[in-house]
Amino acid sequence: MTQPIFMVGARGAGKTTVGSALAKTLGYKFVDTDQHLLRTSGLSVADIVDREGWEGFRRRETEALKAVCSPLTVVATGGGAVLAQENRDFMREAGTVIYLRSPASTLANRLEDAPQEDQRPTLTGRPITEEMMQVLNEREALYQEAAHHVVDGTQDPAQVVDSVMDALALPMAR
Ligand SMILES: Nc1ncnc2c1ncn2[C@@H]1O[C@H](COP(=O)(O)OP(=O)(O)O)[C@@H](O)[C@H]1O
Ligand SMILES: O=C(O)C1=C[C@@H](OP(=O)(O)O)[C@@H](O)[C@H](O)C1
Ligand SMILES: [Mg+2]
Repeated sequence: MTQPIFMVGARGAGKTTVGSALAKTLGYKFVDTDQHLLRTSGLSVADIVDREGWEGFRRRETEALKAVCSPLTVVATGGGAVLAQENRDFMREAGTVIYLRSPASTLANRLEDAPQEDQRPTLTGRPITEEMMQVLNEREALYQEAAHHVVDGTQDPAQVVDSVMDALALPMAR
């Protein structure tokens, strides 16, 4: 299998952390769409949202997703990449999509420990636990729709990598 592997899930799900470790395990390249945007434009997510609003960021994110897609690559997407039907269809057709799933409380704890404000300007203006509950309510069905495999993301990163490797060995779940 040489097709790219796309990591999807909410903020704090571990897409960047687990995706990078997974790439090492597989001997694949690793790319992150937000890091690609920073590298190619010099702008962080917060910079782009300040200048162009979320609409501008989402447009750039769709372009980034296509630009980084190549064989033998693990792609960490941003948490909102699944919002566009175009992105969900693109990922499902171009490769294998893994949803790293964790409850809102786990996500909120991780984000409180490492807020990375340049990377994660507020989505709702609400406190972080409420924000993550709202985000999962709005997006859970989209993560599920995009994913070929849903993987429990609550364990430590090395264990999550093992679970993804197990899932990749299975026939496409959906
Ligand atoms: N499986 C995990 N267990 C514990 N902490 C994790 C795990 N995955 C990620 N983290 C931590 O959570 C924070 C967000 O991880 P990150 O990989 O940036 O998530 P995402 O890219 O999905 O937003 C980081 O501080 C990271 O170290
Ligand atoms: O959930 C979201 O809408 C977003 C998640 C972020 O990526 P991570 O999921 O890697 O934090 C980043 O793309 C941007 O702040 C929007
Ligand atoms: Mg990330």
